[in-house]
Amino acid sequence: MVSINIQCNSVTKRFGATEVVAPFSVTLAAGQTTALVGPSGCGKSTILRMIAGLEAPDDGTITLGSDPPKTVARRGGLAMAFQDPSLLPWRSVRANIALGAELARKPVGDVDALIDLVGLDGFADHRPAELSGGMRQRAAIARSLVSAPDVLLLDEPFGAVDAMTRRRLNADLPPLWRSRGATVVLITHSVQEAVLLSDRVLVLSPRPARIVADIPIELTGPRHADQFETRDFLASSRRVFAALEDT
Ligand SMILES: Nc1ncnc2c1ncn2[C@@H]1O[C@H](COP(=O)(O)OP(=O)(O)OP(=O)(O)O)[C@@H](O)[C@H]1O
Repeated sequence: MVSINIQCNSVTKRFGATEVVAPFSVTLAAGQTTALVGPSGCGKSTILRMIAGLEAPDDGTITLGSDPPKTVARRGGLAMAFQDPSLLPWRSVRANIALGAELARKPVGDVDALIDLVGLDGFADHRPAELSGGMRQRAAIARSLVSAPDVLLLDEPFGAVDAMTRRRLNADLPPLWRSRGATVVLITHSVQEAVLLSDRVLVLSPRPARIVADIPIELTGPRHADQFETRDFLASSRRVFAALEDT
């Protein structure tokens, strides 16, 4: 796999009379994890959907490496896990996860290892309707990882996951996507999670979204909940909170 960067050049988006994204320009470095935080409704998901090629900007361009998002998606280089996981109801958990690789036309690797990683062991043959919301979300996370994408887009992927599982996924998943060199964009409403998981946090203004703070996160030691009390972690969190309060 190759590490590719994400470039947004003066991207704008409006829905009818509502301006959702103001001219938005940023380059997200290859192999880095960037968190987008900002007030509800400010346009975070819209930005992510444009990076995914699911929504076209009104103006400006988005490139992943040197290609438009749709090209990268077509060659299987891009995967997403969204708030509302769309699993196929007639397929088992295992088959839904494998679909991530099938759609990307990549070899279906060790699906069972991913099922274990997201804590769904014992549920591989269940259908989505037999799972809780948090379990469906975890299946969607596994599906997004199975194709080993170059670009991984996560929109509140842990929102419905219980606190202990979320803590474990927060510890176990980033080493996996980092080791693969994936460029990750993560939306989260948790400042703690943004700081813990990311190399960089972008704080966005209320709609229309523009960047009000660009905060590099430099933590020493493993990214684990043990970090929550460290001085570096608290200093970074305070910077993010302060920027949010100013929006
Ligand atoms: N397809 C659409 N048609 C019309 N309006 C839309 C559409 N998608 C988003 N919007 C509007 O754009 C604005 C930004 O929505 P978006 O989902 O990007 O915000 P967000 O920052 O991700 O919000 P949240 O944090 O609450 O998930 C909202 O006012 C929303 O109503």
